[in-house]
Amino acid sequence: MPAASIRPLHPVARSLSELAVRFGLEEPDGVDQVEVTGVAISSFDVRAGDLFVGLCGTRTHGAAFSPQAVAAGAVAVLTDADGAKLVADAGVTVPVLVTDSPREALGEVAAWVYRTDHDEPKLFGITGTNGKTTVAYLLDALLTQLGAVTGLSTTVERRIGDERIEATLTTPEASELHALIARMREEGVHAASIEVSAQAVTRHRIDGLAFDVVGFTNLSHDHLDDYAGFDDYFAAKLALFTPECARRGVVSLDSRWGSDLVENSRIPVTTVASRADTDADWHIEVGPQSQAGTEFALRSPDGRVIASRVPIPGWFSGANAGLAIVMLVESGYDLEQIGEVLERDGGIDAYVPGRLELVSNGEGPRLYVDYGHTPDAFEQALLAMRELTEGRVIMVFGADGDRDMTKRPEMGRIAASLADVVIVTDYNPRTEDPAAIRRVLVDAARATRPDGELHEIPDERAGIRKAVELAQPGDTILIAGPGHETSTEVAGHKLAYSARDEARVALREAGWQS
Ligand SMILES: CC(=O)N[C@H]1[C@@H](OP(=O)(O)OP(=O)(O)OC[C@H]2O[C@@H](n3ccc(=O)[nH]c3=O)[C@H](O)[C@@H]2O)O[C@H](CO)[C@@H](O)[C@@H]1O[C@H](C)C(=O)N[C@@H](C)C(=O)N[C@H](CCC(=O)O)C(=O)O
Ligand SMILES: Nc1ncnc2c1ncn2[C@@H]1O[C@H](COP(=O)(O)OP(=O)(O)OP(=O)(O)O)[C@@H](O)[C@H]1O
Repeated sequence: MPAASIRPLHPVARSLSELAVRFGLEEPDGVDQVEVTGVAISSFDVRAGDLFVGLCGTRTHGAAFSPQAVAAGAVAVLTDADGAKLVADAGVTVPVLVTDSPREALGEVAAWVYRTDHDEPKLFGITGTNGKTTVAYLLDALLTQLGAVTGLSTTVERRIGDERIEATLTTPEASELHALIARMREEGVHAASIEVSAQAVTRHRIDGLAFDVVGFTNLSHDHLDDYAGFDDYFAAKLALFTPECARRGVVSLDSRWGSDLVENSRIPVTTVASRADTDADWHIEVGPQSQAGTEFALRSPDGRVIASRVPIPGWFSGANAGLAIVMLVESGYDLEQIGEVLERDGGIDAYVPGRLELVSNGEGPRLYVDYGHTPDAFEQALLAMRELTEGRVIMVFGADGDRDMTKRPEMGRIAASLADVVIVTDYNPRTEDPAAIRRVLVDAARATRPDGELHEIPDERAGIRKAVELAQPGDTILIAGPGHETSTEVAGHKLAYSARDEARVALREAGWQS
């Protein structure tokens, strides 16, 4: 059963009749006395007083669950014509509003019901193939360092001040997102950082929100199961850079898609680049990295420089930090003030769970757990590991099931070309045959380096133990894929599994840490 979403504690009711008028919907009988206090798209998430929105999904029509929704307290249903028939057939008697596309109406309706069409909190949206979660956490940390009460919505978690809520999707459905923001307003949140997936834009999950500043990290191979090709995938990201969604944008020119975004953006954008030869408004010079983090210097268009540190290795961490700072400046924060708090605190005070997270703490090999699951993320993480490692880089990885298969050969190729030892294991196969996934990765790795050291170890716990057994002090183990995750899905069943916990146990068993 899906987890219930977070809701405002003190919703102010809206009249259903007014809702119908506002959205140009025909008013059914019985609409007059009805008031709604919330919006739900899942029968499992309904609270008393909700408008239940019956969406036509990929597996079922939500309207078929209106009896359960009404039993849970829904006072009205909004759905399409097919849904209305399902509701009538089920003998449900609450008022039913009908619209052509309930999904397209959902965001604006939720914004109106929850009254989130106001300026507070300030909203930051981050999109791109890699780095969204990281930039969201960096923004959150910087805002906190600047004294703001913050909200966060990422793949890892939703957060309101100090309260943490489990996340399922990267970007919540519109009804959940507006409820979350309404609750943030109640809690006095000044600014919220929201990770925006391409799917969220395509599926109208961010409708009804007005971002103050949106940021673009990069675009590379991922999600080509959801999109017909790179152009379609890019178009989904581009749609965030429109006046309907956001006021201003900050675009990284580090991937080739950045300049296309600038050219096609319909909102004013500022550019940032970490290569000196790129013509951008802001430049980030990424300095030395250590296992504790990366130094960077950010130069503004008028030549002012902030030099600081981000506690994650890799050149891209410097690039992510620069992007986050420029987003803050674009939203109205003062660059000098940001520089002062960074000086005061010795850098960005962030902990980003499972993003090149150093799990080892002893004298033995270093072990990082990462969420990278794209060819580009593999390449960037491995290059960072190489730079930090005197000995061998041992990489443990798999590819998750029921997601873009076309990226797998490239992941195998990159792992074999940049790691000294490759351990192919299972990672979240979902409903796919894990052996078939491993086969593609192993074949690509073998074709790239026929004489390279490669182990195929289906069980992920055994794969981690093998890496620990092979490693010596001076070596680095990179476990790529699971990041912060605490479960894996095998043959459609969710099982508890944390790579970070397994790695700690394996290091302890090997005597490398207490
Ligand atoms: C393809 C896709 O986006 N699917 C999403 C969609 O599922 P669906 O269309 O299959 O829904 P369905 O099961 O047919 O149900 C239809 C409706 O009936 C309702 N229902 C269903 C059963 C029931 O008992 N009661 C009930 O009310 C459902 O809540 C839904 O509103 O609506 C569901 C409810 O919100 C989502 O959980 C589901 O996301 C699935 C899990 C998913 O994996 N989505 C991925 C593609 C995704 O969105 N990923 C992005 C990117 C991540 C990244 O960057 O890597 C993300 O933002 O997470
Ligand atoms: N700017 C970047 N460029 C390339 N790779 C990056 C960048 N930032 C992070 N990465 C790599 O991508 C991995 C995932 O980072 P992060 O979770 O921040 O991305 P994401 O866009 O949120 O991913 P997802 O959409 O899958 O949640 C990191 O662990 C790191 O290996």
